[in-house]
Parts: sequence; C-alpha cells; structure tokens
Amino acid sequence: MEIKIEHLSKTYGNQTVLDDISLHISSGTYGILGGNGAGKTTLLRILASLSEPSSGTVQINGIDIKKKKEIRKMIGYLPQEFSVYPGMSVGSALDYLGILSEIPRNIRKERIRELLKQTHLEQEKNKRFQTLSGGMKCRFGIAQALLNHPGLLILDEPTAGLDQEERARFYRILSELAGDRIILLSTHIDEDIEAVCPRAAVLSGGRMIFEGETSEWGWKKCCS
Ligand SMILES: Nc1ncnc2c1ncn2[C@@H]1O[C@H](COP(=O)(O)OP(=O)(O)OP(=O)(O)O)[C@@H](O)[C@H]1O
Repeated sequence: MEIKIEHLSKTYGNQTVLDDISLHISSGTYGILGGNGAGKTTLLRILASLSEPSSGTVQINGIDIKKKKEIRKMIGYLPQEFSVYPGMSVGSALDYLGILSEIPRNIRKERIRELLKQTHLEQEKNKRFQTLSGGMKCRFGIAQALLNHPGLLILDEPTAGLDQEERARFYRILSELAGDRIILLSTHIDEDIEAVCPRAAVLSGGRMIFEGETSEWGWKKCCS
C-alpha cells in the first residue's frame, strides 16, 4: 500500500485549510497530529474521496483519488461522528452494513465473526448499539470500517472521549491490525501517536510543520 500526496491544497472561500501538503506514506500505522482546526478531518476526507482537493494530486496505490469507485474499494473510513440504528444489535448492524457493501452472505458471516474477535466485541454481539460504552462504539466503528478488507484504514480522532484503559486496548487492537495495510490515525493527543505510530505528520493551521519518525528528538517540540 502507498499514498502519494503532492502539493495538496484545499480552500473554502478565501480560507486556506490545507496549504501545499506533500507526503508519501507506505505500510504501517501513520499518525496525523494537530489541534482543533488544523486540517486533519479535511485531509482525511480528501483521502476517503469524500471531498476534492482545490489543487494538487493524491494517489492511492497509483490510482488517482478522482476515481472514487476504485478508491472506495481500497479504503475503510471511520469518521469522527458516526451512528447506526441505535436499537440494532452489534451483529445485525455489521451484517446490514455488509449487505450494503455487497459482501456475499457466506463471506460476510465469517468476516463478521473474525472482526468481532479482532475488535474484542464477541461478548457484545447481541447487545444493542445504544447500550455500548464509548470504547465499544469506537471498536465497533473500526469493525465496520474493516468490513471490506481495506488496504487503507482511515480513523478520524477515534480515541476522543476514551478512558485510559479503553485507549490502551485500542492501541493493542491497532497494532494487531496493521500488517500490510496502512492505518491513518488522526488525533490531537500526542500519546496516541507515540503509542502506535512510528511515523507521523503534524499539521498546524493547514500547514505540515513536521513529518518523520516519532522517535526523533524534538518531534513534539514543533507542535507545542
Ligand atoms: N465544509 C467546510 N466549509 C468551510 N470551512 C470548513 C469546512 N470544513 C472545514 N472547514 C474549516 O477548515 C478548517 C480545518 O477543519 P478540520 O475539521 O479539517 O480540522 P481538524 O484538524 O479536523 O480539527 P477538529 O479536531 O476540530 O475537527 C477549520 O477552520 C474549519 O472551520
């Protein structure tokens, strides 16, 4: 898997929210760190083909993000806010989303079983979505984003509101899921990045102010 972003900018009216971002990302868990309004969601929505660049190019595995149909087959996306029918059980909701994604019944069943295991939600399979804790909802969000077996998993601020224990569990799950795929994790919490991302980009006011290994001395100094 490979993402190539070249001179990407995004403007809304006369406000520039992404300013000349160039970034190459290959397999592994990669962090996008930045405070409120830094441009994280805008960048992730462009990568998920839900929003278009004002200028510049983005390719995922050599395919231009303008080819939305092909791109969407390769990605799983967990937006900041998401919901499913609150009265539906975890298992039924995943099955329903799998039907919408046109995953054949026999494959769907096995994949849902595997995803519930990977996201530590086996015990919650028959519980209604509305009764889940914040951490369980987050793990459900990851499971639904993985239904299509995507090579690129995009997670927009998934740890917001999670307590320490849930956050630790989330880190473990992400480490197990990485493999050959790219996991893009946006967050405003530098601990998230340090726990799971060997590399990261830091955004501030739409500009990329750091890109590189998170073990490098002083990587956090640039964002304080
Ligand atoms: N559809 C839109 N129309 C106009 N301005 C927008 C739109 N979407 C985002 N913005 C602006 O772009 C800037 C970047 O927003 P974005 O949501 O990408 O930041 P973020 O880093 O994800 O921050 P947060 O953590 O607060 O979501 C903000 O100033 C926001 O107001």
